Parts: sequence; C-alpha cells; structure tokens
Amino acid sequence: MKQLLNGTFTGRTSVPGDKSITHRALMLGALSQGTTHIKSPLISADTLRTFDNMRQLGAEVTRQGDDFTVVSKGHDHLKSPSDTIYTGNSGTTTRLITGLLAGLKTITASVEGDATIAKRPMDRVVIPLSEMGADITLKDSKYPPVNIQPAQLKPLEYKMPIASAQVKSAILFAGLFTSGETIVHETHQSRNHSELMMAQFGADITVNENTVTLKGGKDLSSSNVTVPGDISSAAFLIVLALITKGSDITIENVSLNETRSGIIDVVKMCGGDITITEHDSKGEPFGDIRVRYTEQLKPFHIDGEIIPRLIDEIPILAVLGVFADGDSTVRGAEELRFKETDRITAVVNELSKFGVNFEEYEDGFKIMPGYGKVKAGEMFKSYHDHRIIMMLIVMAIAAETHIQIDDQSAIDVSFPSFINDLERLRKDR
Ligand SMILES: O=C(O)C1=C[C@@H](OP(=O)(O)O)[C@@H](O)[C@H](O)C1
Ligand SMILES: C=C(OP(=O)(O)O)C(=O)O
Repeated sequence: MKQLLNGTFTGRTSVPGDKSITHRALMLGALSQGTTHIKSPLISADTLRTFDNMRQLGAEVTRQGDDFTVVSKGHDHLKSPSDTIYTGNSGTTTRLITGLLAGLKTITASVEGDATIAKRPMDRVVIPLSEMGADITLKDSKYPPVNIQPAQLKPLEYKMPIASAQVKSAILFAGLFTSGETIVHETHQSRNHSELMMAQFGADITVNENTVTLKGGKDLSSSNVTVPGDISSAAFLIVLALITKGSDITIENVSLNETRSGIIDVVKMCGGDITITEHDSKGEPFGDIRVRYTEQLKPFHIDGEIIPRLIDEIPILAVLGVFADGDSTVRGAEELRFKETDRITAVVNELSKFGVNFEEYEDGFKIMPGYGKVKAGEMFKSYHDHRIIMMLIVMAIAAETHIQIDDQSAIDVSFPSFINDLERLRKDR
C-alpha cells in the first residue's frame, strides 16, 4: 500500500476482460455444438468457477495462455455432475447456472458457494423458474445450497420485480430449450450481454424496448467471442485519475455497452475530463477511455434508470463524491444490500473511517465532500468484497494515507492484476 502513495498515475493500460461476458461465453459455449474460442476472457477466481463448472457438466474447457476454448457436443449431451457444483464467491455463476441446469430438464445437481454466497438470496431466481415447472429447493426457501431435480419446463411471461440481469438471464437460460415464447419485461433495462450473446450463438431472441422475447427449442451453434475490458474494473482507474493531481490514464479496449456505461455519464455530469474513442466492432461496443485529473468536480445525483447501468460502480463513485464540490446522492440502489456484502453499509462504515460524512438511506446515501484523518491503528474491513477493497485502496491513495485492510485477497474475484497495474502506472511526483 505505502509504495502506491504520493505519486501521479499516467500512461496507457488495459483492464482484464469483462466478467459478465466471460461467464456467459463459457456457459453458451458448453450449451452449443462445436468449438467456441474465447479471446482475452477474465481469468479470475469467479470466472474460473464457471470454467470448472462447465467441465463438470461434460464440456471440454481448456485454457491456452490468455484464452479459453470450449468444445461441446451440445446441450443434450451435458450430464449431471458427480460432485457439488461449487461457485465460490460468484453470484453470477450461482444464479445463471441454476437457470441453465433447470433448462436442461434432466439434471440432478446441488449448487453451493462460499460464505458470502450462502447469504445471497436465490429465491429471486427460483420463484420464476418454479413457475416454469422447475423442481428446485433452497435452504430456508431462500439461500444456497440450490438443489435441482429433473423436471419438464413450460415457457413463462415474467414481469421483473427488481432490475437484475442475473434473474433475467437465469430465466432466459431456462427458456433456451423450452418450446414456446419465454418473455421477460423489465422496468429499467439491466445489462444485456445474455441477449446479445444468445443471438450470436443462434437463439431466436428479440428485444423490444424493455421486453425480451425468446422462442425456445432451437439448438445453438458455437461461435467465437472476443471479450472487451471490464468497465467495472476500469471504474477504479477512472476515479483514481480524476482525483489524483497530475494523473492522465488511457484505458484501452474497454466495453462501452450502453447498459454498462452509466459511470461515463456520471463523470460527464461532474465535469470530469474524460475522452472516449470508440473502435469499430461487430459485437459488443468497445473503445479507449482517457481520463485526466480534474481540479473542480461537480457533485452527482443518481436514481432510477441509470442505477442498473452502474450498479457495481457505486462504491467507487462514493469516492468521487468525496472529491466533488458539493453533496452527491445515490438513491434507488437498494440492490446494493444484496451483493457480496451489504455495500451501502460497507461504503458508509469504511469511508467514515476517513472522516467522510454520510447520510444513509435504505436505498442509497448522501455523501458530503471532504475527509479528515484516519485514527492511528484503525483497521479497515474488506467484507470479503473485491469492490470494497479496491474502493478503499483508491481512497487511501487520493488521501495520501497509508491504511491497513484486514484481507485483500478478494481482489482476485475480478481484477487480480490491480495492485501491479497501479504500481506500473505510478510515477513519482
Ligand atoms: O449478470 C451479471 O453478470 C451481473 C449482474 C449484476 O447483478 P444483479 O443481477 O444482481 O443486479 C451485477 O451486480 C453483477 O456484478 C453481474
Ligand atoms: C456483484 C458482483 O458479482 P456477483 O453478483 O457475480 O458476485 C460484482 O462483481 O460486483
């Protein structure tokens, strides 16, 4: 930590591949007949769980340096796993694989993760999947382990009670090989990687405003996927550059998918110095993001439609709020309470240790600009949450304060090279 302080951050860099796209490419590769090459996937604790899980179902999944390959005979050749499907810390794997397994209709499986997964609600996916006819049981009707038994499914028309790409995707995975139209209506559009990639692999799927319609029953054929950089990882470098004097970072080949790029809108709202150069792409949009230190940043106010477009970036946006010249607010983000930890409580508790003032709401917070001194001997908590740890490191760098975090290992969940990348970008002032 100490070696990262008192510097500026400059230069060109890239961030690891998009986590959401990597999970989906592994899953759709396993469900499709043929060979799927996945170029520059995220190789991290979470995506390696999906990698192993697809192998357990009988797909041939291998790694060649920075790439993955999935070879499969197609969905009807996948089999029940002989052991528990272990999903580690990954909510995306746990929820999407539940839909995928139910959709195969012949599988007996038990899905379980680590201590944080054991506390994450699964009824949000099991309720609609049960309406489709799936036979799934949960601990206390809510939590993992998820036990799945073979059952025939029927299509479903479902109005989403919350904005969640994981719930939407679990339903779509279950609908892929279920004849008839599975329809999902969203109030605010959540990330659309499943829809885009299912179409690419040959599914009959259409999107009309906030409604997705999937005509199930078609076999899928393999396809190649190039994974752009993860904007949720880039977010830490974006905020670091904006608030650290003299910084100027260009992050190459980052996903610019509209359903994920809410943070760019917020940086613009704040008057931050950000330039986007989009590249030509046949698939997911991507490009370079250049961010420079900005002396005066305006506060931001976010709520409603933008929230799912930046849900994982809210912890690091709180740090941006500390350096703005007025109070910023986050509302409509109650979903943060159901992530790896309750991220509203974690943000408020840990940034308060820097002397930051908050007003906490059930669905967000107001954050006041400025900070004070960290108490001698103060220990910061990781909550075993990658995004909370990286938020704390960026805050400590900007405040030029050495801090101690009880455990930094969860960074490996999404951005294993984070500390090395910061060291490489750091220059003495
Ligand atoms: O579908 C996905 O890949 C994800 C969806 C979001 O979760 P919710 O669906 O719970 O909002 C997000 O927070 C998570 O990091 C990844
Ligand atoms: C919430 C996250 O992931 P997951 O739900 O897959 O654990 C995240 O990456 O911030």
